[in-house]
Amino acid sequence: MNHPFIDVKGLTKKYRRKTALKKIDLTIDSPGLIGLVGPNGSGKSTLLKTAAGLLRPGKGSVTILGETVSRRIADQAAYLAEVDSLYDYQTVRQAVVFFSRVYPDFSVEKAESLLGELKIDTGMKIKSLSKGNRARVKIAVTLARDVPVLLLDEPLSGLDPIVREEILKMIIRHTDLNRQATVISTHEVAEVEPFLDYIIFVKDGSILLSEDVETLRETRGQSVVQAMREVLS
Ligand SMILES: Nc1ncnc2c1ncn2[C@@H]1O[C@H](COP(=O)(O)OP(=O)(O)OP(=O)(O)O)[C@@H](O)[C@H]1O
Repeated sequence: MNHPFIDVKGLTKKYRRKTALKKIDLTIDSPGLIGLVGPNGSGKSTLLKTAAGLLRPGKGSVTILGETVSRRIADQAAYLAEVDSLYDYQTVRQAVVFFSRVYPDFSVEKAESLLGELKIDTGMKIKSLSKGNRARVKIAVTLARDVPVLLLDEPLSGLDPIVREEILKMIIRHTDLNRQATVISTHEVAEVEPFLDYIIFVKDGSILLSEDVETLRETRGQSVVQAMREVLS
């Protein structure tokens, strides 16, 4: 039996009194690039962190390829945090070795090739990297993992247009969109629209629309950006 890449059922997540996710249902059963879009505070990070096993669901369930998420799900899903996950005191090369020890599916060869493509000097200390290069290293070590699900929390946020374009191209070129489901949360919808297979709009902790992009264009006669303006307004 083929399990969905991601299956969320009745997921409610509260932080003290704030309900961040309200009874969310979502099934991602095809590979490809999935856009997760919504205003600030709509619950995107909470959804990704819960799918990555970093937050416990309050009520409901989240499975990845049929397995209930927990910290052990790390071998099925790679998570790129919005906040930095690199250690300042390491060199880029040491960070690569570190990740290869933490994740059995991590390919040092792929990481080195991606970093080479991005023209990163692997002898540099993480703390000496520019903001753009730090973001490049973050994406390279995430894409160097061979996992069915990638959860990328705002990988383009706060970066200049050149770095954003480069990172987006890396994601497209170096994820296997026929085999992996890659969720990317972003505010830069127009930028990612040409590459999206699936779109999820969230607002106030609820999913307002989740749809195959081709179906959305056919049934609504709208681009993703137009649909976003209508659905999220
Ligand atoms: N650790 C926390 N403690 C208390 N409330 C939190 C915490 N993390 C998130 N929240 C609240 O939960 C709601 C959803 O936050 P979340 O970060 O998931 O949204 P988001 O869509 O990722 O936002 P952004 O686009 O600004 O990153 C917000 O109201 C936020 O203030």
